Amino acid sequence: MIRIKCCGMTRVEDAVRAAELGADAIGLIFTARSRRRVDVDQARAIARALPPMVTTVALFMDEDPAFVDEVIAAVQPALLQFHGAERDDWCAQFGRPYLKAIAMGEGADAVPRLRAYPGAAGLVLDGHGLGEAGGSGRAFDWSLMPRDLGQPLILAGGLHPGNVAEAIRVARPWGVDVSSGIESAPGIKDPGRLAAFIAAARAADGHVQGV
Ligand SMILES: O=C(O)c1ccccc1NCC(=O)[C@H](O)[C@H](O)COP(=O)(O)O
Repeated sequence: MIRIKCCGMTRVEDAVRAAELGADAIGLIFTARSRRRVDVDQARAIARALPPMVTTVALFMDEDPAFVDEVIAAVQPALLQFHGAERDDWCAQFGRPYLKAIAMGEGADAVPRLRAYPGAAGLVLDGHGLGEAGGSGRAFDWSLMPRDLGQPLILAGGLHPGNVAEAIRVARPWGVDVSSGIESAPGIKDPGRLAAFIAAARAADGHVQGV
């Protein structure tokens, strides 16, 4: 079954709605490079409001380890996500499962970087360029999604209710990650787009699985 992560949550009500609609994971962004940044208090309020069995993901980009530790202590995220130039051993230092985002904006040239994170619980393949922030709304060539990497691959970048079905059909990802495609403004999730995205992803997954 496809896993759905809704990223860039800044409001308790949006995160709870996403969980009720069937999102598997909620992303909370801590980098100053994001227009969807939350502070520790906001993040803790969102994480505590979520029902059980919905994963809280804390997202960082080239951050000081002390700050990552501070967020872990306060928010208790089940998963970390690193979106910058962090290396695999650096990501592993926190003793928590982590996702590593890979910038796919350079197309096929980006593919070798997918093999540099054997310690990651999964990889987020995102549409932006190397060194750029996520949440760009940019898609990449979904046919570049490898099938034989041996790690869960999460498709991100430019997904929205109108293209997520085709993305799942072409890329066959383990999960999908969406941010701007379900928003009315940065960090503000639109209830209609959120519901439409989750319904479209679930329906497409059913077709791919043949159920
Ligand atoms: O979303 C951000 O503002 C952001 C900023 C800096 C680093 C990462 C960021 N988002 C990471 C995500 O997981 C997004 O969901 C992913 O980039 C997809 O975004 P979108 O293309 O808007 O769906």
